[in-house]
Amino acid sequence: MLLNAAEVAKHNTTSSCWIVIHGKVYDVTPYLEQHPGGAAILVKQGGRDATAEFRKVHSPDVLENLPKGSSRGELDPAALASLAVAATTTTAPATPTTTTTTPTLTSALPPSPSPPGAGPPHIAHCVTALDFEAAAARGGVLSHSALSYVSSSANAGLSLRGNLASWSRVAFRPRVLRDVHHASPRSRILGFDSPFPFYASAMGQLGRSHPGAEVELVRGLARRGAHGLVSTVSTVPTEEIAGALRDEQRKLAEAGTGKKEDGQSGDRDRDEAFPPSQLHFQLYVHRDRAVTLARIRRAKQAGFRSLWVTVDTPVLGKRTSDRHVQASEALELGLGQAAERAGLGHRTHAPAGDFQPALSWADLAWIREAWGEGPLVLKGVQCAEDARLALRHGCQGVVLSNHGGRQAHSAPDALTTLLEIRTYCPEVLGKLEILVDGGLRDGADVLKAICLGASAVGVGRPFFYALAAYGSRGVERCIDILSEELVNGMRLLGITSLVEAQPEMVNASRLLNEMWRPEKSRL
Ligand code: HEM
Ligand SMILES: Cc1cc2nc3c(=O)[nH]c(=O)nc-3n(C[C@H](O)[C@H](O)[C@H](O)COP(=O)(O)O)c2cc1C
Repeated sequence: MLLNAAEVAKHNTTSSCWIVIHGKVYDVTPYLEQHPGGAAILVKQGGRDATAEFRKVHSPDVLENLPKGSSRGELDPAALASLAVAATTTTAPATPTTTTTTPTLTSALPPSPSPPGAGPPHIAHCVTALDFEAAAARGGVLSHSALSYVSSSANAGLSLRGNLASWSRVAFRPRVLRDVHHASPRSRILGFDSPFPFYASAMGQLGRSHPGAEVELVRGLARRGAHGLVSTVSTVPTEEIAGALRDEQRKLAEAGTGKKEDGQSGDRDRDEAFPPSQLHFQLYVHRDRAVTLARIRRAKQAGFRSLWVTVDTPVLGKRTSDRHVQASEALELGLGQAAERAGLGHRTHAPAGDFQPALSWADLAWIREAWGEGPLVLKGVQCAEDARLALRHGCQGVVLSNHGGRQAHSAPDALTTLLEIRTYCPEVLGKLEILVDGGLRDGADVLKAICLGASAVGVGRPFFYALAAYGSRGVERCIDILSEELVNGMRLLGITSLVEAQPEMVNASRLLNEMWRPEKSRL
């Protein structure tokens, strides 16, 4: 059925809410209370074309969550312009929030001479990974709700603070008088060459960072040969993300690149061709097994190298600042009850099904079977016992991670978990690839994890901010900053290859002192 603009525009309240997405009209009234992003954000789009806002957050697949019979027909194409929605507000709500920004570490980005809304400062001002956060927070680059989404941490923020602080609690023990003229951070991640032992970790909804979303991120990664972990809840369909990598790699091959554009530091290694980027797929296990199997099949067909099952998310953590935003949005629309429910994590109880609270070790068998050949990794392991179980269940790797401090309250940071593994189940080292993530903001710190037995470190938020402020150029610059710090750190530590990074090159006593110890030997 073809609907006209006047008909659609009438449905803009909680009792009748229609929205237009990609030219199709949906009646979302029965879905309002179930929407994990809150009712208010949908009511705001009521009677309008919500395509642009929808695309920032969701891939088209998400529409399958709507109850059957939600479609009301198609919008007369001539009516589209009249239903266009004003861009998301960038102003902060009156409610105080805990949105901004990274605690304990700060950027030294100079104060912006430009007024708010004038865009980020020149990219040259970004000289540490932290600077991207300051750049994206400035000049109206990100909406208030997007800033809240990326900086959000669980509960009172202790896990995120712990992550950020943990890196400073391990010190180096540098060796001197060694020839460190040529240092190479070349490494391998799950059997694939990588120019350096860090990768872009999974982040959902990158459309909230940049209109090009995951495609733009992947272009930046490809130009530096960096690995990336692609989220189940990406904005762009899985196949398009894999296609973007292939396109960019083709362009690089045609241009005869695969090299860094500049050899700023004069390092031989920076001028050499780098290995191609590889993409890995992060899996959220949906309650409906058929949905999960379809996700795995698509990732496999699209050529993703390995499957990383996120296991720290049986339910969504308490994302405090997101709740503030949702409550404010609902209040703006006079939806008092929805606002109160948002504060209590209404969406956590939504039957969206994206997280499977009953996921167990036994499920790894069918996940492995569906994935077939190729590494299977558990993302979100937080103690030595579970690392040992991962090995027993045939996994090739684990990511020691607390989801960037967004899930459990007072969760252990990855370095402490790594020390736990070294202490209580060292037999897994060498059999299980150990990756770590959370709070890494300095490339030199990557070395601490490598010395302690990790093979690579995942980096999250800095890439979201870099993408928001500068698109794929920001991604490249963020990689360059981290790798320059890493190579510099290697030389100052007295090593020229990562094989030389050994436990005795770091002092981790402070973390070891506080590491968990069994009351009786149970491990
Ligand atoms: C009408 C069809 C829609 C459906 C079926 C839908 C479904 C969902 C689902 C399943 C989630 C959970 C996380 C995920 O899977 O990504 C979610 C979260 C969310 N949605 Fe929607 N959504 C719809 C429309 C929209 C629109 C139009 C907007 C924006 C204007 C929006 C904004 C959000 C936000 C902000 C979140 C929360 C993300 C987070 O903080 O984790 N959604 N939605
Ligand atoms: C905005 C954002 C979205 C994220 N989305 C996902 C996701 O979809 N799947 C997942 O397994 N982890 C997700 N994570 C966790 C990251 O993969 C990673 O574990 C974490 O961000 C590392 O911490 P860092 O941001 O301090 O570097 C997300 C993190 C952020 C900040």
